Amino acid sequence: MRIALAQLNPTIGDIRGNVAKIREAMARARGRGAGLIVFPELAVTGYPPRDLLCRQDFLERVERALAGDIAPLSKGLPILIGAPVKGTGVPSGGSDTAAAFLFNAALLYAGGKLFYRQDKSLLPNYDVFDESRYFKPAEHREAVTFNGLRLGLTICEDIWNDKDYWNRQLYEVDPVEELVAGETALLINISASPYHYGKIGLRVDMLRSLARKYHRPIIYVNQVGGNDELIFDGTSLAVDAAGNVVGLAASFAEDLLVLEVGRMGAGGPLSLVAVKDGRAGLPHEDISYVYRALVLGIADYLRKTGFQKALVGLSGGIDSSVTAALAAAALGPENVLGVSMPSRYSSPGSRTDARILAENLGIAFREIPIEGMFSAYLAAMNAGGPPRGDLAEENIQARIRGNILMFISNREGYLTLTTGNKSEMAVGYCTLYGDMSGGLAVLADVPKVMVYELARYINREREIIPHSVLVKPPSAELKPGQVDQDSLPPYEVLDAILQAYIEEEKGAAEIAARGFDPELVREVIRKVDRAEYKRRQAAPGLRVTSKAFGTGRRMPIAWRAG
Ligand SMILES: Nc1ncnc2c1ncn2[C@@H]1O[C@H](COP(=O)(O)OP(=O)(O)OC[C@H]2O[C@@H]([n+]3cccc(C(=O)O)c3)[C@H](O)[C@@H]2O)[C@@H](O)[C@H]1O
Ligand SMILES: Nc1ncnc2c1ncn2[C@@H]1O[C@H](COP(=O)(O)OP(=O)(O)OP(=O)(O)O)[C@@H](O)[C@H]1O
Ligand SMILES: NC(=O)CC[C@H](N)C(=O)O
Repeated sequence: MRIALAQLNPTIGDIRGNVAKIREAMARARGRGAGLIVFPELAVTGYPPRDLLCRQDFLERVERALAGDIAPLSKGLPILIGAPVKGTGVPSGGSDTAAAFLFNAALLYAGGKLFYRQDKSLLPNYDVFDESRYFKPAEHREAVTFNGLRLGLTICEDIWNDKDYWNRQLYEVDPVEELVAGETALLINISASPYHYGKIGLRVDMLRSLARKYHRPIIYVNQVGGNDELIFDGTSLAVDAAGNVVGLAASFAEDLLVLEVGRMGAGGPLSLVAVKDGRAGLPHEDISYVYRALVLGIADYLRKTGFQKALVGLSGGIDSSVTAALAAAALGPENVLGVSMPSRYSSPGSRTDARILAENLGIAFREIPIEGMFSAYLAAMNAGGPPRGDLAEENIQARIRGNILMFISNREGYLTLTTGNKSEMAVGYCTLYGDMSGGLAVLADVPKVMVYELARYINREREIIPHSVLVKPPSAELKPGQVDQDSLPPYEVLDAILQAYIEEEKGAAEIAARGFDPELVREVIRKVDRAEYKRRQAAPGLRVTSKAFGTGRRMPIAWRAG
């Protein structure tokens, strides 16, 4: 039997659009001789649908699509697909909400009807996941015989609990172990597994180890696409019983991978071979993956929210240069506008660099000096007296720029991209209603050191970001001669401390024990904690590390360590 892995990019809530994509993938799979097509977790709704799952009308639309579209489509080709399904009976916990009845299900349709349903057993509820808010876990797991093949169906998190791989178990149940004990010949996992740097390698390694442990081939079908801050890489794959990757779908793009599943002789082990375009070899994750993730994240955020074009304030600095380059790659240079807004503190070099960058990228460029507005503010705020040169005055420049960008956005329909990187967002080195004004924070999860890596990657073939931008000391240019390092430690040090505190969730003592000045560590932590109020008001940021600010890190604002 041929199995098609349909790596789709659904739009959350767009059930009609998602069904159209499903139909289209099925036509292609039929053309390639498939006897079963597999779609990702919650492919009908897109993942994560969040509180749409609490809406009765939404759940009814899902039901209608399953009964009216998916089931009839399975007359032509059997379908395995993820969707939320209402349960029956009394909800646990005494809740009377519809959500308490929901299961996150893998539905196998054949011949026009539902042939088998396996609900998700392990509901991730950490970091960006909050599935227990919506779903009940499956009570039973059982392999199903389909076309003479014993299939063990799992949904994303169900395969992430192997005690031998992790040296621990997060959940009591291990669905894979149970299904294999139930004589599963082929494990299939439908997923919505978001990307972060290093995740692809981890996933492939874990799947290979599971296949080897159980001597079973595994088919893994992941969602692709950007949904708000989450970016799904796809990278669906098939692993044979010896743990070899025998088929690999694209990363960061839709794909259809077809596999031939057969027996080596009657009663022999199952073999799995990619048909035609299955890419061989393992993905080697480097900075290009972060680049592609961000490009997809920008493109999908705009497409799915109905924007075509974006604008970026170009300071001649590294962050706005990298943001503009990513936007040009995502949207096409013709859909990106760079706006330079020099003030009395902008160096001539920065103004030239902004212009050259725009030329190199082929994006539109405007220069709107802010001196007149800045002077007017200073005069009005100081009642005609001399400026004080304090922080309030410095920040006015960032706020004038934010206003200008939002004005152009309002009038001309551009989405404003903010440029703050993770290191700055962490310590609050950004101005509320100033450079934080905008709709999407492209680099919010990219530490400053990684921003430089991205810049070098963007320049890999020719100089797009002027060399001078890469070598000049980072500066907010809000007062004469200001450089970031006046207020912050060197970014290499800052980023290492931030990674330990945010991604690894280490405490001050443990971080200092890595060789950092204990007072500096405490100061950085204080800044991070104190800046929570800013991040709560920030634009959503694209996630590319294992712990981003946003839904996966929920900290109180009004608290103190005591
Ligand atoms: N807990 C809390 N909850 C809610 N609001 C709170 C708050 N604490 C202060 N605030 C409010 O926040 C205000 C302070 O925040 P804010 O107005 O942003 O100003 P602030 O953080 O004081 O200043 C901005 C900092 O970012 C630096 N900067 C600015 C622009 C660009 C860059 C760059 O290189 O990218 C760096 C700049 O040099 C300065 O150090 C307070 O005046 C108060 O209104
Ligand atoms: N002169 C300017 N013209 C246009 N936009 C500006 C200007 N100065 C600052 N901005 C906008 O405000 C953002 C914050 O910039 P700032 O220079 O203060 O800090 P930064 O974090 O070092 O950023 P960058 O590396 O892009 O300079 C910039 O990325 C840019 O979008
Ligand atoms: N949708 C899910 O269950 C995702 C959880 C899983 N551990 C992952 O990130 O791949």
